[in-house]
Amino acid sequence: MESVLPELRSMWWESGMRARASAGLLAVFAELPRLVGQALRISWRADRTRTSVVAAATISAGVMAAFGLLATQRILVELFAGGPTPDRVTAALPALALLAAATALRAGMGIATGYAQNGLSPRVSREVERGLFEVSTQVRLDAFDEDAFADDMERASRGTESATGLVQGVMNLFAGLVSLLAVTVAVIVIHPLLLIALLVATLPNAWASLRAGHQRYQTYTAGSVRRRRLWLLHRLMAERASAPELRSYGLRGFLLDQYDRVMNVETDIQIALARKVTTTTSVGSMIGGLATGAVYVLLGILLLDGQIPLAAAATCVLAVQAAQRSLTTVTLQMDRIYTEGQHFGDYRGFMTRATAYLPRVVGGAAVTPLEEVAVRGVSLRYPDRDTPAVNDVTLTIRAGQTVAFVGENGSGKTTLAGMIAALRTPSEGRIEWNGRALSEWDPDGLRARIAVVTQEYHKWPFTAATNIAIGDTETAPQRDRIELAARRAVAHGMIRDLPHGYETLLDRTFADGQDLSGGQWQRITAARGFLREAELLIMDEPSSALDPRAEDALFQAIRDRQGKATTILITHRLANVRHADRIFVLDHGILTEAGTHDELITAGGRYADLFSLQAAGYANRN
Ligand SMILES: Nc1ncnc2c1ncn2[C@@H]1O[C@H](COP(=O)(O)OP(=O)(O)OP(=O)(O)O)[C@@H](O)[C@H]1O
Repeated sequence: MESVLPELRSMWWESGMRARASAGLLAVFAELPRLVGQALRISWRADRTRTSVVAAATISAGVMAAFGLLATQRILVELFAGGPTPDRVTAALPALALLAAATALRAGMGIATGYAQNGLSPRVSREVERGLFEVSTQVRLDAFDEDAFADDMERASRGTESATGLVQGVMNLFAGLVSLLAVTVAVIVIHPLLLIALLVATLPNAWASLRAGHQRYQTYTAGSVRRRRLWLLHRLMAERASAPELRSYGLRGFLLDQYDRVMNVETDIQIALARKVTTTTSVGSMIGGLATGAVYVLLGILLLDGQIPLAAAATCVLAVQAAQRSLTTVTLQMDRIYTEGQHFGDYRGFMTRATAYLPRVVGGAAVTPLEEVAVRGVSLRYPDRDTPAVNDVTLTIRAGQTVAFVGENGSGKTTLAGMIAALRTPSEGRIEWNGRALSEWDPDGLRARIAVVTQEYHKWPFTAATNIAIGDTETAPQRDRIELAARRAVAHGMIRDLPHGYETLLDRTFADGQDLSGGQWQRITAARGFLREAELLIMDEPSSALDPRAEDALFQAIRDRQGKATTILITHRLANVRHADRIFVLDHGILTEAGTHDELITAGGRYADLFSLQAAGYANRN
């Protein structure tokens, strides 16, 4: 097989890194104030007490650091003074006590900051994540038809994780800046000339580490295509979903070969980049080393010249070391804030854009029991599709009827049913419930009266009982109702045979979890639809995976509703729609035929063709 994986779309989780790699240092500085402001606002909203504790403790720790340096200088002055050693030590004792106190207090503040930050992170995370889920569970279904929306939401999820990183980054940056400031103040107090030494020692280092950070991000993004392909290959070779076909088609060699190609490709670029980064970091370290050397020379000159005392020079060496440490923190945190800030920007952007997709309803009339559903000149066009999926359809369904939508694949049956269930909004025309547009009724009231069993049902990772009970979350789950629904959907016996019966967890990813066959899952989803005894039940391909006996029993249960409740049935097994009160035939989104089975057979149209084709399949066994 001669094939190389095409490039995947760029991944949302890399956008922050990419932004940082292409941003110049000035851009990073320019964006910092806005990002810091955002971080402080989220932190304050999530937990005011802890935010205040972190701020107060960080400032106090900085003040203690300055005191510590001043005390150190005092100690050195006393120790370097003339006179017998015991006297000098005794003279240094008060300053020593002050240093011990400042160090202990600083450590205490560090502990307080640690505790407060640890408590703050989960709260920030919760605040941001909850906001996202509130929106993501509320947006209209058609939002998911937009390609950009799903991508946008994925990026926003990454953004929620970044919120804690952003807040932590800002707090660490703050701590770094405070201690840098403390060192500067202490140095100026000891001797103003020492400030020059401090600047010489720290500025080149700061530049070098910001540049090195930039290169690190560039290296990362240069490898991103390779990583994306590896990520895909990893999933294909290690996940459960692809495991059966991987074996049955013998894809092992093919995939391993793809892996080797991906691993080999781009190696040259990686090596070239690695060289570049090594050069920069080496130059950075050289500049840093030279600067530190220059400081010592400068201190020596000042000492010899009698400008500063020995104690001050020694303290300056300590101060330079402390300042360099703080500066490393500051530059690292600036990179981090910028990167996380881009992801958090995705989150904020999504939250703003998503408001356009929130349901527009305000209130709505209390829903009256179903008398009639009328579809009037309804069309729906999916984004980026030339032809409408449903094209100017008009039909009426009366309460108590069982109607069927039939037609070939892609003829618009599911789309039409989705609009009747108020899950999708027509692009043109309107759908009425008892003579009033769906949008004018209370949406919760409508939802309570309509049950939908979808073709692409979801396997919820809950127990069998819960998988049925979620068909009606308004009432407390009652075992007898669940069992009754399961019996109607021919699921009761099969659930009883599971290791823990109704309490069996239906997800293999959990300990003791079980998986079901396609047909067994379909029975469970049908039971979910029956549970609520909805006035309008929409069943989209409810029997495609059922064995003949289960299928027959399910359609018997659907027929039992006839005359009592309304059912819309979508199925390709035309034998099952013979009893429907009305059959609507769709072709390329257009309603082409409508009538009872007998009427449509007599008319000899598309339905009659499809029906006789299927019937012939059963009749001619050879
Ligand atoms: N979310 C979507 N985005 C874009 N196009 C879609 C989407 N869902 C369906 N379509 C397109 O709309 C048309 C109608 O699809 P629909 O699912 O309503 O058909 P159907 O009659 O239910 O088909 P089937 O018998 O295969 O279930 C098809 O051409 C399909 O490709």
